[in-house]
Amino acid sequence: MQVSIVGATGYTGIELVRLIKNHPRAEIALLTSESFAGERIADIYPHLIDIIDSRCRQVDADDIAECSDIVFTALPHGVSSKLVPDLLEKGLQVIDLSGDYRYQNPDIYREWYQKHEDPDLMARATYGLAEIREEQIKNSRLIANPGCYPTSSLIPLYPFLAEGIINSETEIIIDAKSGVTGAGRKPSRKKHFCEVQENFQAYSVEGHRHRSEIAEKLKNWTEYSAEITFTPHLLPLKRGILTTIYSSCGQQYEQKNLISLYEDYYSENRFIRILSDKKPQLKYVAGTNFCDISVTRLSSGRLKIIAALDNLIKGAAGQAVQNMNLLCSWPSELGLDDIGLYF
Ligand SMILES: NC(=O)C1=CN([C@@H]2O[C@H](COP(=O)(O)OP(=O)(O)OC[C@H]3O[C@@H](n4cnc5c(N)ncnc54)[C@H](OP(=O)(O)O)[C@@H]3O)[C@@H](O)[C@H]2O)C=CC1
Ligand SMILES: CC(=O)N[C@@H](CCC(=O)OP(=O)(O)O)C(=O)O
Repeated sequence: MQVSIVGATGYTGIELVRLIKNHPRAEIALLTSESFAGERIADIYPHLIDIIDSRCRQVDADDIAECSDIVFTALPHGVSSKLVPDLLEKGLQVIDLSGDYRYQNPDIYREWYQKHEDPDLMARATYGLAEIREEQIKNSRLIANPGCYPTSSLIPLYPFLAEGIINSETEIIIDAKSGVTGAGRKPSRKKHFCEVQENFQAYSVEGHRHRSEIAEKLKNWTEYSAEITFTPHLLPLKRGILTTIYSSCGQQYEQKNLISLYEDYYSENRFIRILSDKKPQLKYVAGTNFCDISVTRLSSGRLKIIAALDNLIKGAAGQAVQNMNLLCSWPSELGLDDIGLYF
């Protein structure tokens, strides 16, 4: 399978380059960059010297179509949606990592991003949360890869809402912490070493676009209708998202029922690990496509759910490759089975 990566020089793009290079059934066809067109990817990322010889190209839908079967668009929001319709028209399958095709409702996209150029196409895209939308993904031509914070929230929440363990009228509080690669490679003051190192801060406290993504999916899939409070934080680390979710369940559900429900729900899913005697840590998932989950039920019925994932892998490039595997009817773990680096 010939695979092109548009936006290969970004943080998620370069993770895609690594994953596709190591994938047993996919090959890199073409890489693009806006600022480094004409340059070797190994000059921009010298860890690729003597491994990948390709030069980056300007984005051109005809060039991409000529040599590719599948395209990953790892571009900023608003840039993807200018290119994706052309790629689809040329018969390609597209997995888009931006927020441009994640919503069903164009009004929500407009509120948090901008007016959408093609709301019909957005409505036809498949939300690529692989564990929950597997059948839809297999038959899709355009996959909207989920946001990193929504991935770390929806995977643990969905089974409890779908099974009525968390009632559709019960408040959910999501407290999420991300490493700095979550904000991409483009420099900004927020990402300066001196601003981040030995610091820890909440941001977008008044509202963050990922709350709307989480809320839309929970409402559409489970009819959840209560309040979701979401606060993201910036960790002084490069990778990883640790999300703590607070809610409550009925008195009839004991700790062991909750663990069993998760284990049953995700028994066929290689990348979801339910931890029963440990709590998720970023170290356990760094460099992997795993999402680790624990649940703790307090005697009051309050729930504390903890999820950890690598934002660049399960939160972006790894989930995108998992989606490619589903599209191609390959085993979902193909090319994603590496053990992470613990130190
Ligand atoms: N970082 C993360 O953890 C996650 C990111 N995402 C989403 O994935 C997408 C990519 O993110 P990330 O890799 O972090 O972003 P980066 O800022 O690191 O990279 C963006 C890429 O897009 C290219 N690009 C930027 N503007 C244009 C343009 N106008 N035309 C063509 N190419 C352009 C850049 O090229 P160059 O710099 O070479 O000019 C670069 O290759 C975003 O939509 C992001 O929100 C989703 C989940 C997690
Ligand atoms: C740490 C940090 O800044 N994270 C980013 C979210 C990650 C991201 O890239 O957003 P999408 O998944 O929607 O593409 C942010 O809060 O804007």
